[in-house]
Amino acid sequence: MDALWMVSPLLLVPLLLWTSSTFTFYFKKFFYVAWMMFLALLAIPMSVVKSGGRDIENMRIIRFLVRHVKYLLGLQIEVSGQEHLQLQGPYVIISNHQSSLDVLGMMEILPDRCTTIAKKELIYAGTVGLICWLGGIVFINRKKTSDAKNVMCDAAKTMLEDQIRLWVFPEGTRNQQGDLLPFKKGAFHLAVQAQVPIIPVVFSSYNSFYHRKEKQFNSGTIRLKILPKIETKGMSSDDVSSLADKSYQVGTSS
Ligand SMILES: CCCCCCCC/C=C\CCCCCCCC(=O)SCCNC(=O)CCNC(=O)[C@H](O)C(C)(C)COP(=O)(O)OP(=O)(O)OC[C@H]1O[C@@H](n2cnc3c(N)ncnc32)[C@H](O)[C@@H]1OP(=O)(O)O
Ligand SMILES: CCCCCCCCCCCCCC(=O)OC[C@@H](O)COP(=O)(O)O
Repeated sequence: MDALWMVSPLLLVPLLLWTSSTFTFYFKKFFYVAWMMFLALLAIPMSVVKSGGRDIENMRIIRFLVRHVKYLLGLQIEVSGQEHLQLQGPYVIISNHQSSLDVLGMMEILPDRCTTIAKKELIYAGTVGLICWLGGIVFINRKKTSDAKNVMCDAAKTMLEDQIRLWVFPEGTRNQQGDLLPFKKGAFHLAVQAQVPIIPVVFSSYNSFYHRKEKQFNSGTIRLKILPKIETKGMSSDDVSSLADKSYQVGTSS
């Protein structure tokens, strides 16, 4: 009996941990990474069986496998402007980039035959790196910008030859401040070189449910706003700066 009295307060420890929001924060973050690694592990053989290797069609598998993850984290995703994605042929999607959670919103609206541009370090992220490669993600070396530009010039050609859509984060890095960093030019050169429209997508700030400093990761809603296309037909490299400025205005005002 005495022993039981000793033990029972100890049983409260996991309960207290469970209810502590700091614990929830770390648990959700750990769970997210671990679950994505596991899903990637499932997606790798599925992709190899379906396409035999690196192929944009594998993005369908990734999209399908990722769509339930929001529920596991207590998140809802609301999309507006879905009709703006109903375009034939290739285009460039640009969006703000807050954190790795962006993948959830991305997979919610990812059109067919659409992949993304990412920093090359992502390829070393274990199973996630491998599935990114299998999904046709275009890797760039941000430290060697001349290489990055060459890769993106090639991507402009491939987009047209293979009827591919590309999602680019024009800020070029993550930014959780709820505003937009200055845009880099790559996404706009890409769209102009391929003469395809740009579709801006705005992710709402995660600050309503996620606070890195305060260690809070609550339930919440991610709002995705798909905006009308911006045409680039007839533009040349001289127009890239004004196109980037215009897109930045559109992004900050919505
Ligand atoms: C079931 C599976 C479960 C697992 C789940 C896994 C799911 C996976 C699926 C999906 C997840 C994916 C999630 C990915 C998330 C990752 C996101 C990232 O990694 S974001 C970082 C990388 N992306 C970028 O950085 C792009 C944006 N950056 C650019 O476009 C830059 O422009 C860049 C890198 C090409 C060059 O950067 P600069 O730092 O040199 O800056 P600048 O000012 O743009 O360029 C300098 C000069 O070069 C010209 N320039 C730039 N690009 C050019 C080009 N293509 N052609 C000609 N000139 C160009 C510019 O006009 C500028 O010249 P003038 O100042 O105007 O004279
Ligand atoms: C050991 C690695 C574990 C990897 C677990 C991955 C779980 C989720 C997969 C999402 C991939 C999204 C990657 C991402 O969002 O990368 C960040 C870069 O865009 C920009 O980063 P930086 O701040 O500019 O370096």
